[in-house]
Amino acid sequence: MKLELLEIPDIKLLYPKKFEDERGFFSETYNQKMFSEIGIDTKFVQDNQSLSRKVGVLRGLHFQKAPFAQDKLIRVIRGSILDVAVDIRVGSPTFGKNVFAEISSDKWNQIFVPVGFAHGFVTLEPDTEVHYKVSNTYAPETECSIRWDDPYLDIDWQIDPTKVTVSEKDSNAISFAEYCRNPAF
Ligand SMILES: Cc1cn([C@H]2C[C@H](O)[C@@H](COP(=O)(O)OP(=O)(O)O[C@H]3O[C@@H](C)C(=O)[C@@H](O)[C@H]3O)O2)c(=O)[nH]c1=O
Repeated sequence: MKLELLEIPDIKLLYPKKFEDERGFFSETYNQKMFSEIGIDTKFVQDNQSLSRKVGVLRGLHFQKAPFAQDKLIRVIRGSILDVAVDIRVGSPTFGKNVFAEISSDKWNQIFVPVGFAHGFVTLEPDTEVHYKVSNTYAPETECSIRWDDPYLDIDWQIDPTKVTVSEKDSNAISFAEYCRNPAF
């Protein structure tokens, strides 16, 4: 498995090996020992999958607060996304900064986003299916969404902002300034 660190090195890009033959391919998409060797000792307890039908479906920026904060390991089964992680750890030298990466079924890559980051993605292809592992179970009372188009965060989603589709929850998300008044990390 190849490892690539992004500008914020806590965010890791992983490329699991893919063995292709005339039948198709085989790949270990998660292997606890291999992940541990590259410093990811997370115990994952839940797997999630979502389908987004259109290009420009934007989900985020999400996180759960303690005691249900989550590490996430995200991959794409079909299609492609631009995946974004925002550092929301007060006191971190990269507080408020974001990193992004294209994750796709063609690239066969994964992104690891630990506790302390708000996470989101936008679909780059129709019928994109995202699969991710999380280290804590869903706890809606601890869920929080920060605005994807927050002017302070100034995220380059690489898509026409008038063409995105967001959930009602995400269109009512809090601003980053509001998060800063009552931070979770
Ligand atoms: C996240 C989640 C949602 N749900 C339910 C609640 C709701 O009725 C329905 C859809 O939920 P949402 O609108 O929150 O789904 P979505 O907007 O896809 O939320 C996801 O976005 C990405 C960016 C993340 O990082 C994830 O952790 C998660 O927050 O699914 C669960 O049952 N378990 C879960 O773990």
